[in-house]
Amino acid sequence: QRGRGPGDSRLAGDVELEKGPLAANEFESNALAVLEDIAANQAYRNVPQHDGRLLRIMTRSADAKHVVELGSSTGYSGIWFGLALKQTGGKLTTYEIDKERAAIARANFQRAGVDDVITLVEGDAHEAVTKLEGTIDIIFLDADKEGYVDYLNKLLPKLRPGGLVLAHNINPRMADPNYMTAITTDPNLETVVRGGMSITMKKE
Ligand SMILES: C[S@@+](CC[C@H](N)C(=O)[O-])C[C@H]1O[C@@H](n2cnc3c(N)ncnc32)[C@H](O)[C@@H]1O
Repeated sequence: QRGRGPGDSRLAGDVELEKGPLAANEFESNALAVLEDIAANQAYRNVPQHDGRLLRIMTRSADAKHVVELGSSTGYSGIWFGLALKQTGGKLTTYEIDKERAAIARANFQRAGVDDVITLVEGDAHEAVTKLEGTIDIIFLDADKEGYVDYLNKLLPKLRPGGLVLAHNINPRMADPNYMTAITTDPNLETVVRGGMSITMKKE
């Protein structure tokens, strides 16, 4: 029963079974230390560690070549994507409207050693994403919650078949009902919600 109950969307009991990430080499050890430092000293609405690890797992196992993130903040989730993309040979395009956080994120990508696979675009992502070219493997929505539908409409046509749209803060208090309708009523989308994150696959 630990950590579980009606309305508990965090699946805390499952998270309790996890152990911390293990570094397989010096590069990973350095990146994990940067992630810890961000969580301790530069936190701004970053995803919890277990979500960051899940993003990495999905990116690597999908062999993703292009991930698009809305909302870089201080670069925490971006580094988790970066760890996977270093191995897939892919890249991350991440968007941040706040100048200060964008600068912190860029510095963090550099000290984690993943800056070569990440492009941070500063400004309003609603406008900027329309300029994106090429196919996307994974979209991660973690910026303005009321903007999720607009991001979905603009980016879904660029998502490859089998690609994923992941959205953060999907819980009864924060989820935009219009976004929930969009991802649960389209027969070409398969969606589950787990631990506050929606996972949507584009079928064709
Ligand atoms: C929840 S935080 C992102 C956390 C980040 N994904 C992480 O886990 O490290 C949301 C970020 O989205 C940014 N944001 C909000 N509206 C935006 C917009 N229209 N365009 C770009 N960024 C935006 C905010 O400034 C904020 O830093």
